[in-house]
Amino acid sequence: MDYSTNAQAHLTIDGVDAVTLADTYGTPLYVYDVSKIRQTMRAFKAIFEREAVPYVVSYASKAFSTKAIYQVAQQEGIHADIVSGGELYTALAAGFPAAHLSFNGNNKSWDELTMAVRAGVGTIIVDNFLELQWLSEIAAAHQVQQAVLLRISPGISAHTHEFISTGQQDSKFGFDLLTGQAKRAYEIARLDTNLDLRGLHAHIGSQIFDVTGFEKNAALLADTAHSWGWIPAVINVGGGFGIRYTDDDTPLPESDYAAAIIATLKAKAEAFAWPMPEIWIEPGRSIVGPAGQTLYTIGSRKDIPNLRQYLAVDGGMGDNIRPALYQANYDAVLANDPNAPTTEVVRVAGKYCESGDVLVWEQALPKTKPGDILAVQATGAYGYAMASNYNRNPRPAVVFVENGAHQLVVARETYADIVALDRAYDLASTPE
Ligand SMILES: Cc1ncc(COP(=O)(O)O)c(C=O)c1O
Ligand SMILES: N[C@@H](CCCC[NH3+])C(=O)O
Repeated sequence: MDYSTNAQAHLTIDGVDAVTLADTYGTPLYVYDVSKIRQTMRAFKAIFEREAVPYVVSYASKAFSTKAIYQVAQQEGIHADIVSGGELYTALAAGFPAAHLSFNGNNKSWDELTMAVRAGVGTIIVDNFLELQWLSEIAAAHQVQQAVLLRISPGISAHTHEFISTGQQDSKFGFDLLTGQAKRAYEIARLDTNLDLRGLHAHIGSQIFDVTGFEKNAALLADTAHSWGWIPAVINVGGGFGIRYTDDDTPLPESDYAAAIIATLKAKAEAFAWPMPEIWIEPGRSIVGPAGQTLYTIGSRKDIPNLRQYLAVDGGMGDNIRPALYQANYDAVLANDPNAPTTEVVRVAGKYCESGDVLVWEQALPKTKPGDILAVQATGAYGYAMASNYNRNPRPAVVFVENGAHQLVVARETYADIVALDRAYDLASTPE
């Protein structure tokens, strides 16, 4: 792979020197190439426009939820999906239009549903019978008719890590189709005047490369509605489009996944003599993953002759839990000279007190020295979003880069931030 560099041979990100970014903002540092994010958002929209079908591209913001990304999504005219009160709060704080939000989740609380109804969240994707009842009561109390989709558990096993596969029957998400729960939910929702039942939703999993699962899912949702004698206004097939982390990953262009879904639903609409339903997709990873990278400063190393070389950096599982959680793999480059010939293979480890605290299992690199900057690629999805304060390490800052300019969009946490919510244990007030 050939990386963009400048006259100093430093890695550049959308025209900005990565080493300068590390010097300016410190490390670890998440850096996003905003031009790339916009390109992907536009590519998803373009395929629906070309096929002239009604659609909604809804960014699954769990992949990376910050005010700045909701602003970019809004500028690009796409919707956003949220899965918690916290994501809703962030989107609203960014000025994102509530009507363009959808709300997923298998255990939304009464308070979260109330917050969503009050804010005017466009669509709530109802996951279970308790939610169906609560939402009806909340909508009635607020005198609104809430637009909803029903999330179906489609019984489709996608080809991906079992922890990120969600479509199989044995899943906590959605109304089970095979045992008739989905149909019962449909019958309840369609008769409930507090709810405006608009369609069906199913999501089969994440980091999927092959179009057949998406085709099957789209077909199954259409067949299901048809078997109930219902013409849905919306078919939402979720997200899950795979991205390239390393050479082992061979994703299709995002337009191929969308094209396959569109073709499937066009054929179903024709066969059932339906008006074309609005097709919704919820890409998360594919929008922000490839556009993000994490910069680290290289520190100590440990060479175990005839076994392994460990190269440690100043971050780790607190800013990227994915290798520890899913055995996920990444590519890393030396930001000081990304195209230099490689001379050794190392395991890039973090600074956390866990043996499993690895960022890259096996990485070919040129000779490095302490203080050099390492750029781990494609960390834009589920990196910052899943970051923690484990070992009381502050979470890194996030910088957006676009056309040669850079801007801080999330400040680095400080030690004071970490202790800010702690309260001293007042022994004097402890009962005997
Ligand atoms: C309901 C739903 N929609 C969308 C997504 C986004 O998936 P991805 O980030 O793989 O595109 C997820 C996460 O897997 C999800 O659970
Ligand atoms: N967080 C996971 C994917 C789960 C997607 C959310 N339903 C990952 O990093 O791959």
